[in-house]
Amino acid sequence: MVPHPAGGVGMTAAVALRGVSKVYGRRTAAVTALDDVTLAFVRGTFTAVMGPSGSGKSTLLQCAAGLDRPTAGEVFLDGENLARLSENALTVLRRDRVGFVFQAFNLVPSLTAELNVALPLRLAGRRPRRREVREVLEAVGLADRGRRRPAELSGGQQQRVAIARALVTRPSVLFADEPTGALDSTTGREVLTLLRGLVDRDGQTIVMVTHDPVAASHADRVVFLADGRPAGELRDPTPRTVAARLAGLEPAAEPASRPRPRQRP
Ligand SMILES: Nc1ncnc2c1ncn2[C@@H]1O[C@H](COP(=O)(O)OP(=O)(O)OP(=O)(O)O)[C@@H](O)[C@H]1O
Repeated sequence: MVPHPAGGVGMTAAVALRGVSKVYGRRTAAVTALDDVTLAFVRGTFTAVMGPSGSGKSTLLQCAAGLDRPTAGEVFLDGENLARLSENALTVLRRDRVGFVFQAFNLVPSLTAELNVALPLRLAGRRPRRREVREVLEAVGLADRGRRRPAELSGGQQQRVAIARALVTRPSVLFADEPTGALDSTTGREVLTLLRGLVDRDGQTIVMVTHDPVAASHADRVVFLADGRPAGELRDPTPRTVAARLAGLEPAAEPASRPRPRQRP
């Protein structure tokens, strides 16, 4: 296990990044999406990642989840250095130890909720037990919707199915990239309450990218990024404290052009 960089007795990281950089493209076309990022996500906590557009949030998630390899630096998941894993081992780790939820629910339209949830187990070559699928659907409040297809569910319910599908392998970390981006504010809040409950009740570790200060306020901690680098963090965030901090990171808006004084005839 990797000690939390900030120290603290018994604080262990589910995921830790050490000196992680990610450069896309080459030479004159190179874009540095992450620049020497060292961060840890403590087990059993809910972290929101925020920052201006293009600050590297999604890239951070992709690298932390082993979906993409950093150009430099190391990522540890449950203390395991991902750089040391072969492509096959990394595929297995992604399948078994990492859950991912996106803004688009990405459910298979022809399959029922139960079958969508069972999919990661089938892909792992396992025969899913009905009970484990039911349990995870119950955990997201959809025990009675298992036989429905995605089109027969609301947007919030579809995102719950996607969350259940991400949880069915009992991953060490659930990564969520704008999970409420496609939902109205009431439904979004229900999904965030669900995520909060997974942390509080089951000790799930969650790392969520969001643009929304209200969504971020459900987390224990908000990590800010600017230009691919960590730009401070907030603990016990509120929508107001998050919005204020975020405003300080956004590029200054163009000054509004002043109205010209009227020419008198
Ligand atoms: N596959 C890629 N190829 C080239 N450049 C990329 C690629 N993916 C991301 N980038 C660039 O890397 C930088 C960081 O992108 P990233 O998507 O991580 O930012 P973000 O903070 O998630 O942005 P947003 O809030 O707009 O979704 C941006 O400048 C982006 O254009």
